[in-house]
Amino acid sequence: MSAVDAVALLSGHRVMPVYTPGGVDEAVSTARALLAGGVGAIEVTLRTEVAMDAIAAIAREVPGMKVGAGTVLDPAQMRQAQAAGATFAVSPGSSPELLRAAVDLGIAYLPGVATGSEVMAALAAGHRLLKVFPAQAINALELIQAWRGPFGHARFCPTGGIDATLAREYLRQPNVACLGGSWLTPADALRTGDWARIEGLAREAVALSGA
Ligand SMILES: O=C(O)C(=O)C[C@H](O)[C@H](O)COP(=O)(O)O
Repeated sequence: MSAVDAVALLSGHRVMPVYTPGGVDEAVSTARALLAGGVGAIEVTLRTEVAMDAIAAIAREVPGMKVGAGTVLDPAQMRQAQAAGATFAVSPGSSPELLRAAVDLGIAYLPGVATGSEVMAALAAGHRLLKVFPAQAINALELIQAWRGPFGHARFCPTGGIDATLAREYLRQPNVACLGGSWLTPADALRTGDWARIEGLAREAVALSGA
């Protein structure tokens, strides 16, 4: 069995909002606003109690939005997220169990990497779209440039501390397939239900990725 190709699944989705859901209705409205702004893939973190329900609601009610689960820390969460409707899973790091579970379950997987050894472990397990986390803290821009030589086949999705300004720089790298960030779903906009603002942020992000 081989790994599902996350590069193909997320092709064309270059900026991925990392969203921590506060409620199911909020999640659906957020996903709709992002999609209206042209963003077609979202990583929902499993940091809140409602996260699995939020994933299920987006999968059910927002056709056209690819929904993935973030903060996946063990295979049970990966299985649960897939059952809820997630078509991809993302982790801040990785483990041999997770690298294997993704292949067994047939779910696209972005393991988190911060070192060459972690890149090698992920590639050996068949995963080639790798979340570089926490990007800004580990100078991921230079790291990703340096990894072009030895890991030519790998594609990266830097996440952590990236905003719209930094995004432009990262997206210029030929081995950066996508990047993640929470700046598209600001807490105050979620609190006040300012979906127009989220749609606007999505639109700006899409424009960035074409730049
Ligand atoms: O929850 C997870 O699984 C994570 O890995 C953390 C997120 O990717 C970062 O929290 C992104 O957030 P910003 O740095 O605000 O863009």
